[in-house]
Amino acid sequence: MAEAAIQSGLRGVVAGTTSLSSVGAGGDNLRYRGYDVEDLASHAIFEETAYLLLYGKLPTRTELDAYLYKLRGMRELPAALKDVLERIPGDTHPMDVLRTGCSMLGTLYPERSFAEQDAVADRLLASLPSMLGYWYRFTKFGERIATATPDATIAGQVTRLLTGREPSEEIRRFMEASLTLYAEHEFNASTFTARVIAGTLSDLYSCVTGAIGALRGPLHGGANEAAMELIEQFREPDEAVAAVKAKLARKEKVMGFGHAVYKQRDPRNDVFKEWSRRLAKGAADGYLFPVSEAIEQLMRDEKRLFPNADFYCATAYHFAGIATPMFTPLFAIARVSGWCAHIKEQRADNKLIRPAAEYVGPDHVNFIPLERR
Ligand SMILES: CC(=O)SCCNC(=O)CCNC(=O)[C@H](O)C(C)(C)COP(=O)(O)OP(=O)(O)OC[C@H]1O[C@@H](n2cnc3c(N)ncnc32)[C@H](O)[C@@H]1OP(=O)(O)O
Ligand SMILES: O=C([O-])CC(=O)C(=O)O
Repeated sequence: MAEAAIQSGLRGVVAGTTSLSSVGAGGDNLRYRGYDVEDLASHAIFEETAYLLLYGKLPTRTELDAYLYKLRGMRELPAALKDVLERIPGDTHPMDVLRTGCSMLGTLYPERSFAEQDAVADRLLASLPSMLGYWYRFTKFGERIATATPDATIAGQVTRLLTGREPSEEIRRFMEASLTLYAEHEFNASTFTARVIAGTLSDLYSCVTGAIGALRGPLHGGANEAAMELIEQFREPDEAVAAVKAKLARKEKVMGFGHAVYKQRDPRNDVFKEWSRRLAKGAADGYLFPVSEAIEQLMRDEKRLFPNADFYCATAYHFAGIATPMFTPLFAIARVSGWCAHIKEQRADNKLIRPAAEYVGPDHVNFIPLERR
């Protein structure tokens, strides 16, 4: 049925309004509250973008300084949360660590009323990088680290926690850009999950815990890790082309390509690609950049598909010294700003989200008693 096919996956269905971002307006651009994402990624730090999303305007110098100070003050984790993190096995995927950590934090600092929503959002913004870093360094190196690092921003802090050293200015700048690019994207799957949970008037931690679960999948945020796992198999562009051709022949998806909304290009990808090209220059395995370009060209030629934000982000994070399983958690650390802004927006004009389903099961059947089945 033509109509049902159009609505498959709710593609193109307008499910509500938002003033947080516009995706694909004017063809292929992305704006946060009207600001081009490229401008924010070039000129702003991540906390400026988070403030814009959560509080409705770009902060002044004084407001930004106060916000940075406030977030820095929440970087240490409560002892009970560190205890839980230490019990999570070392081979757990770090997205599961964030999901558990977020849920645990909600038991220690519960949101008792919606009047506390800004405080909870800020606490989550400040705590997720610390949870990831604390668990990583404890399980991998047996260290019980102080998560309140001297870094001024989340980008600096999380990079230091994940790489074990102070980031260079170039890498810190890249991390600011990456978090900014990942911060918000309208009614994507994880944000919609958060809004569905918010629509029941549940607490903010439940909304974000659900959103982390939705982001984890390879068709959404998990695609950046899957893209890296593909790219790093090759040293030569020709090898990559042959292997990806074979993948397409088997009708397999190539993660990091295609998009549910953009039809020509994902504007975030251009920024990630330039960072990947730049950071490849100082990397021992910089050959992965031409490998990525060969895959990009092949996907255009064979499938008319373009890279989305997750494709060049993968090699850019890799060249920045970040381990692959940390890619999607970094996406979550950024997107928590957008999720919380959407939760606030949903609550401000709430209606329970409850679509209808067309029943396609058997018609009425008579009950058969257990002994006669
Ligand atoms: C930040 C983000 O979350 S961006 C998205 C990250 N996800 C990925 O990169 C996963 C790979 N990409 C995909 O699965 C899809 O492109 C999606 C889910 C992102 C978008 O989905 P849609 O635009 O609705 O496309 P859909 O999945 O229905 O595919 C349409 C056709 O293109 C093909 N296609 C779409 N993406 C890809 C891909 N990455 N590799 C190979 N083929 C693809 C499909 O197989 C399908 O072909 P068919 O019509 O012959 O069956
Ligand atoms: O909008 C989407 O469907 C996925 C996406 O790019 C994002 O969440 O950043």
